[in-house]
Amino acid sequence: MGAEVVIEGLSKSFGKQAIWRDVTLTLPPGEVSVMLGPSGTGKSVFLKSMIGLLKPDHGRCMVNGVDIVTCSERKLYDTRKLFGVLFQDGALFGSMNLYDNVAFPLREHTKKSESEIKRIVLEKLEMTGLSGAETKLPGEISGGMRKRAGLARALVLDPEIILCDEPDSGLDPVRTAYLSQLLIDLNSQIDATILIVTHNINVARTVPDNLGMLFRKELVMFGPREVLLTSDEPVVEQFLNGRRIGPIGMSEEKDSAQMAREQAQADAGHHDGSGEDVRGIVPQIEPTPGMPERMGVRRRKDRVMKILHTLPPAAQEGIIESLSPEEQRHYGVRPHHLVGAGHQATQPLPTPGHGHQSGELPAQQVADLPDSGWREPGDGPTRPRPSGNSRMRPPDSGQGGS
Ligand SMILES: Nc1ncnc2c1ncn2[C@@H]1O[C@H](COP(=O)(O)OP(=O)(O)OP(=O)(O)O)[C@@H](O)[C@H]1O
Repeated sequence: MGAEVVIEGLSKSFGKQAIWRDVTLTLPPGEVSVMLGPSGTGKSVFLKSMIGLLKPDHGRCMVNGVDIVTCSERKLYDTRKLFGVLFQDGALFGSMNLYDNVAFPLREHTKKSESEIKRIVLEKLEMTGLSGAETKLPGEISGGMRKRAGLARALVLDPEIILCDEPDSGLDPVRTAYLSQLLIDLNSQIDATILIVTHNINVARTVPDNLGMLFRKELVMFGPREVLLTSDEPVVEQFLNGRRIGPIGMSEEKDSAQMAREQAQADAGHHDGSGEDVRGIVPQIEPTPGMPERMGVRRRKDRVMKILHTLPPAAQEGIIESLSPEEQRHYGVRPHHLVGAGHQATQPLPTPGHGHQSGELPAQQVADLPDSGWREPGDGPTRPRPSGNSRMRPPDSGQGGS
């Protein structure tokens, strides 16, 4: 199983320019997460901070008990080996063929024999659909192949955590769909924790288990995908719909005068080219038939059901509807039966640093679940939940959004 990454109060600035402040989130082990954000909000800086290529000003980034921010160079070197990173441009060496590019980390960081290296390289090239392209130079292959070669190289040290910086950049929608499928298949095969940074709406809607968004130097939200996909927080809604109308402008922030001007234009009938409202939960990409079941999905169900009562009603509803009837019985939930579902799903989520965890609502906005009894699948009579309480237990960790 992949490693958990716990980030607490992480802040980064360059000189006087604050990039983001007080970012707190947990990447659950073996789950796939996506971090969204408009251009320039510091998504790449976030990834580089996670692997110690950049040093944050404050906060912690804990991986297997090691704080990347404050640990020694030696520990950092060792901990980095847990990460496989797919950089935006693939970061391949132009003068090396694909075989040597993919073999590079093995030759640099291990004492493996060339025959062992060959076995691993050919296996990873096959996993990424590049068998037969070993002798090609990066300049002789397409952008999609370069991405896959970058991914193959990221995999050779058997990473527990895979970071992907805009894996879709420069790819057409079809190649992006193939790459998305590849990431899910990889996750099913190696159960690694994956974080993808992107501004591709389709990737955000269909790939991850968890979604987050950086905006205005803050982590706006981070939590189960259903929370962001059903959110009507203006910045999230605008971003997921790719609309001009909303708080995000060309230079990230808009002033209220510009917002009012654009709204007036829209009210007067000006069409900005954006399509229908795409708010809502769409099916998540599943592993290709024949691939192993994703263990992260199974673990996530238990994890999310524990924090279900802290989520907005629309997200709760989506999560419950995604369960099979057997699972609904197992967790003691039923569609359209949220006590407190009269709360509006439109309440903005609290922002971090304001006394709540990201993705968690204040107690008075929390929907209570019906005490319909907790049963094992196939169990006969109803028996009480382990907690013996009509409310599900609060999150057992203090980590935002996990
Ligand atoms: N090494 C650096 N020194 C100074 N400023 C930097 C450095 N690296 C990044 N920045 C600044 O940090 C900000 C965030 O950059 P970053 O590349 O992380 O954004 P991003 O969200 O990944 O953008 P995009 O989606 O366009 O790739 C930018 O203003 C950038 O100029």
